[in-house]
Amino acid sequence: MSTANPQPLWQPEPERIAQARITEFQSWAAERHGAPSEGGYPALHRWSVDQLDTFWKAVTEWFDVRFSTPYARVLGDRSMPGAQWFPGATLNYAEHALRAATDRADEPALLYVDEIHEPRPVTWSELRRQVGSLAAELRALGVRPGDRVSGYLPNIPQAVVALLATAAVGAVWTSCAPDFGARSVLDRFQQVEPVVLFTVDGYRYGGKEHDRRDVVAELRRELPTLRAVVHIPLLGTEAPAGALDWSALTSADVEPVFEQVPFDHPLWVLYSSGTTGLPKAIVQSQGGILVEHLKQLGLHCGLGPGDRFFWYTSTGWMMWNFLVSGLLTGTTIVLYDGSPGYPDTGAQWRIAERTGANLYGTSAAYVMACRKAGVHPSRDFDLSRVRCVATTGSPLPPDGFRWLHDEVRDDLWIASVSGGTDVCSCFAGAVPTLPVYIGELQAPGLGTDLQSWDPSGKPLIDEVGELVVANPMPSMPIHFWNDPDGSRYHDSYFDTYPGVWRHGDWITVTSRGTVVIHGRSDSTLNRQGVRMGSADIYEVVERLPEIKESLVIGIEEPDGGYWMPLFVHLAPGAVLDEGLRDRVKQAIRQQLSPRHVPDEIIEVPGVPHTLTGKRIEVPVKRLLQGTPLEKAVNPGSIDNLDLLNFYESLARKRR
Ligand SMILES: CC(=O)CC(=O)O
Repeated sequence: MSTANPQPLWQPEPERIAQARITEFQSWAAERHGAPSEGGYPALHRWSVDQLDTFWKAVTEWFDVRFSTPYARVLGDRSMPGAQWFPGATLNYAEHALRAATDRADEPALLYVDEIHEPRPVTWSELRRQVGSLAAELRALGVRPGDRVSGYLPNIPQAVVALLATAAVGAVWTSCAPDFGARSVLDRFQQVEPVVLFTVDGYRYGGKEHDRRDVVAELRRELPTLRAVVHIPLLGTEAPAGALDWSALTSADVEPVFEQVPFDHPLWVLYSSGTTGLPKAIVQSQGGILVEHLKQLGLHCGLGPGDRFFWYTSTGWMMWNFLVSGLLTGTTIVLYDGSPGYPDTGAQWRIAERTGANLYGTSAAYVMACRKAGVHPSRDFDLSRVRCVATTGSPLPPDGFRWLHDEVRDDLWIASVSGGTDVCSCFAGAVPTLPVYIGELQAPGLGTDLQSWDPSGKPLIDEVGELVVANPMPSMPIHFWNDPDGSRYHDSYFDTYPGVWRHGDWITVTSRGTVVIHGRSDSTLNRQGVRMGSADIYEVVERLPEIKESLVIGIEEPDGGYWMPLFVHLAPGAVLDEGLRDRVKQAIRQQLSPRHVPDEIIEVPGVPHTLTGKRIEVPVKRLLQGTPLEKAVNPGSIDNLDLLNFYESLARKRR
């Protein structure tokens, strides 16, 4: 938590400030667009929010966004939800991602690393050629703008090619990582009804091969809209009957044709699991992602041609999409397909060293795991090219800041960033020209009116409140899939403060302009950066005859850990012995993913609900975090108040 006048852990040198791309942007925007030339980042930020239209116009000019049809205005309607960005304009995201192929054809666009940790390059010209070939094949298969194309793929070059080819056609990309079980994938893909599925036969993780051909067969059976399945033989198997071969589709020497689509044309569907129902299928636009990611990656992360950008992620997390967007800035992106800690906990540092990463991003949980395991990054690896280590997934605890500072370099820029799938970006985080304070994000992002609000909508400074964004951002969802009246979209962000985005995180905006994130204000599970819906877990667990009902919560712990207990109310006669515990874990691991497996399974006398029958996850979470019973719940809204005594006494025992 912030104190009034702490010392910064890191302060950028004046030359570094002067040379930062964001400083160049500010001077240019001051000349051309009336941005403040003095006052550094805080003044630029204020201007970007007050003059939202001018700011975004400046971003498109600075990054030379190619509008094939000009826009009529920057912001048509600015109400939320439903803001209209750059009405009238047409463009293509993939065209921008492949622009560096013209000048830097033989330099690497991608560096692919597997668990052997030897980077293999894919040049800009090769990437562009493969995208051209695949886009032509997709068109030949009848894929049209707006059709959905899905990937069940690890973080490999083929996934990037497939995304860019899909966007080149104007189709809509969506992906799941291959450690997702069939049910999790179907809960996502069945909503969007893809016409093409790109899939591997399996993947390698932690030194082992994981054959996924049975899951792929199930996906093919359960996705009747598929017109084509493309097989990528990562484990070297033959394409199954009726599937197309990846190499045949990507072998032609064809210039890509980039469909020119409206600014708000859908680019991809990302998923975010809530507490009830299917995961939210969040649709973001080609233009919205293009400009938001140019801003984030080019200004906040300071990336550009000649840089190398590594973020440890999987295709099931929005950070993968964010990583791919590194290409927009002409940066080489590093794709690592493997376990974060194989063959040893230091694996990611070795990859950062071998790929010459300038910006290395990871989860706060990985940093804390390295600290615990006694990893010494700068003793064991040459990290002289890493200028920034960025973290997300959960707030980086103060000990994580100190550890990075002590164990990597004392002039290291540490950027703890926070945003979400919902905007596929950051609300607050990296600013290369500002100091870093322990436990704090440097500042809200440009063009982002980030505030902390009390329940009545009063802005708070130096006090915990709800994270709100009071102006529209271009990467906010254009809609949710299958939400024709927009009610699910509205209820997800706009039902607390009409017309203002409420994200569901507790934050403090400090009087120094920094931001502290305290965790989720709702009950979404967020384990090591992976958001999980409790509903998915209930569905699997409660299929077991021994389980009558269950409740799962996740608790952010002061040391940066995350405790995810699963409470089970057993059916009459059932006993929670080792056998049953194993069956529960096995079912979750197979049908969802290893990340969904709880830390503990605890028998409870019952699950409390609201009077409308909803399990009360947030109050139970609060009780376990130490909130007194009378403050954690509204007694009038609970079906069986006595049950809460059990959870309260468990909380006491844990303290
Ligand atoms: C940028 C982020 O906020 C990533 C995440 O935690 O989902």
